[in-house]
Amino acid sequence: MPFYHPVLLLANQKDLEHLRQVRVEDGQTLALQNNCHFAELSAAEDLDGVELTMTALFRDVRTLKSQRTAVRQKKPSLMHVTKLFSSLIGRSSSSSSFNETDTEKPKLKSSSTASPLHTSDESEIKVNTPTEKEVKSNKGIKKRPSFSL
Ligand SMILES: Nc1nc2c(ncn2[C@@H]2O[C@H](COP(=O)(O)OP(=O)(O)OP(=O)(O)O)[C@@H](O)[C@H]2O)c(=O)[nH]1
Repeated sequence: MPFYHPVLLLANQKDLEHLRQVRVEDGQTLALQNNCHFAELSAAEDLDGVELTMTALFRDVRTLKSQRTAVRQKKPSLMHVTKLFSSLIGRSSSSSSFNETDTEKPKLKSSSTASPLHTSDESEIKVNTPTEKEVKSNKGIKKRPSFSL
């Protein structure tokens, strides 16, 4: 998945309006074309503006970073849940419709350190496993949670 990196097109010396060579609209258009933020400020006369603009950019970076971390953490758990559901309905995990690449595969712990959910020992899985009859009649299976990648 290509990641978006926040970029700021920042024009300085806004106080020197009489010497302006680039129109505001041209700066905005350029920023739009390059999918980046745009701001004009005066480092000489508006220190608060500099701080606000930089803070907004850093906030954007931090938000994107936490979103990426969330995506990375979500993939392994999605795999675990998929395996769990596959074992509940008696399908082998190899029949999963997820397109796994090597880089997307979660790093499973060794069996000695694995948490209960990661083991193949069903007695340790803390879920209500439906009986075969319930599976056939579709009872006892809770609504499948929805995921967004
Ligand atoms: N009026 C005005 N002058 C500014 C502003 N920002 C910087 N300057 C002046 O512009 C000149 C260039 O500033 P620099 O910070 O050296 O700019 P620079 O692009 O980093 O220049 P180099 O270090 O030579 O690459 C200096 O004389 C600054 O005082 C501003 O917002 N308004």
